[in-house]
Amino acid sequence: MSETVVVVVPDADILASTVAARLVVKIIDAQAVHGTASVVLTGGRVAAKVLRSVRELPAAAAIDWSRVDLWWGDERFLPAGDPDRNETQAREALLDKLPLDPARVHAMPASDGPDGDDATAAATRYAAALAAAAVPGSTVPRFDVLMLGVGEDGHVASLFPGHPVLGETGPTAATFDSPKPPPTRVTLTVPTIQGADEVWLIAAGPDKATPIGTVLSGGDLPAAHAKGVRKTLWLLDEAAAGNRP
Ligand SMILES: O=C1O[C@H](COP(=O)(O)O)[C@@H](O)[C@H](O)[C@H]1O
Repeated sequence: MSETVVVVVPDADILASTVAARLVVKIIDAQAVHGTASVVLTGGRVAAKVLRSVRELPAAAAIDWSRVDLWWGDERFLPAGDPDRNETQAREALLDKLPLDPARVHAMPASDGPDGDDATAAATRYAAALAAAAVPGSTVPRFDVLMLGVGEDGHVASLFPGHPVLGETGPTAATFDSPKPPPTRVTLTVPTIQGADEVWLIAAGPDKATPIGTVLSGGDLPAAHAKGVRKTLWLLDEAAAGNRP
């Protein structure tokens, strides 16, 4: 039985530090159970703050970083190292400071990567990487926690309201004509997100209050489809939670 929990904290800084603390404990617990931990990272402003906060937590020393698999929920389809890539932001915020196993850092392809500027081929390549790590009976790996930011329009990953990518049923998809720049992206799909053990929706600031209020009142925005198998956790600051029922 899946549960939904809404946690509200005073502001964005406290949100980042509490999400970081949860993430560290989640990884430690997953490694205790499975030997490894599998985390899906998100992009956006609050995500970078969370990753920077992980660096400051003494408890992070209890993680064996060489046994953490990192995946991404979506990527802005730009050249490698572009500052707007979610991967670049995560590397600068945290990953470059950790003793990770490079083979376990599963960044989405860049637009100057093996598929060039073919975003559909890049999405297919990422689906193949997911399949290579898949648990039996699935096309994707076990995800202990899948983190998502929430856009002002209620988007999660690169799944935008009213966009055809929302209906994709494969594990990944290319998003074209994104209403938020850049226009071309690669994303996990709704069914893949819904396969994660826990989904955490993380948002801070008053610009997020309207979409979050809509979803928590039963409205149909992309964020409403982001649900974990065991748990869906909304992690909000007071400003983002301002319109919740
Ligand atoms: O473009 C994106 O935006 C969302 C939300 O970003 P934020 O800065 O408003 O928190 C993010 O979750 C997504 O991964 C990213 O590609």
